[in-house]
Amino acid sequence: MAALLSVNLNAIAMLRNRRDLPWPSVTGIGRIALAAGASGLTVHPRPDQRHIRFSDLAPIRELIDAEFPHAEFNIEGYPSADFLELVAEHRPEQVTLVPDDPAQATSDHGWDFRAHRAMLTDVCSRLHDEGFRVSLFADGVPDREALEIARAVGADRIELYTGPYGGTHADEAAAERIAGELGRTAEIAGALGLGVNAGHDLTVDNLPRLVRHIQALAEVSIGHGLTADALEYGMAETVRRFRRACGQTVD
Ligand SMILES: CC(=O)[C@@H](O)[C@H](O)COP(=O)(O)O
Ligand SMILES: NCC(=O)COP(=O)(O)O
Repeated sequence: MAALLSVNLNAIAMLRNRRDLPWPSVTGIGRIALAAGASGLTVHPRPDQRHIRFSDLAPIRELIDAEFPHAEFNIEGYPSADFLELVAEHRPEQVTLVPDDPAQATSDHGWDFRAHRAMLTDVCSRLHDEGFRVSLFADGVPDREALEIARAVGADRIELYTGPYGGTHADEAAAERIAGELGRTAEIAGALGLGVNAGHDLTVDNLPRLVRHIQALAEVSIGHGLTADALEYGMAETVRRFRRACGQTVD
């Protein structure tokens, strides 16, 4: 099975923000990614707007609606009141809830579903009322009980946090072990009716193993490694390389 690829634009926005100038253009690069066959665009607007700015969201929504109506907009973040307002305004196809602290450099863990059950139930219900698919960034390798709670709070999907997997790039045995654990978790999640996404520190090299272990991987969202490759190969060619690594057939 092939996974869909959503291109995370945070790293492009971070490069743009080095100067008070509009390039590289977040929507311009997003357009190249979608034209090369990415299935969607992901943004993770952090409260300090150090990467994606809140003002980036409307043009990305417009780009998708006007030129790529089958693509998906995925907005990630901590469900603060401000975040939920942004989501309501820019109407993504998918909202991925992440337990980030504003001081974090990047996401380094997912939800403990047991500890945040009440809050997640409330937020998932609100997001469903507004018509959004909800994915919950999952901590570690969740066990069956944690996955049952994720389902019970109303998640449509979970996103497996692949930071520890990405960190094994020099260690084949560790990579195989973690991919196997994630694969078994994904199977349980699927049996409970949860879709499975994955993300963080994925690369063109580590994706094929993950795709092999997670039969029903719906989508991967990738920013850092993909942007690094785009400097070398260009965005369009990079998207094609990552799509192949996702198991997609690419002309
Ligand atoms: C939720 C997640 O996994 C992150 O990878 C995130 O979207 C990346 O965010 P930054 O690019 O801001 O580090
Ligand atoms: N959800 C993960 C994501 O969007 C991108 O993470 P990374 O590839 O920038 O580590």
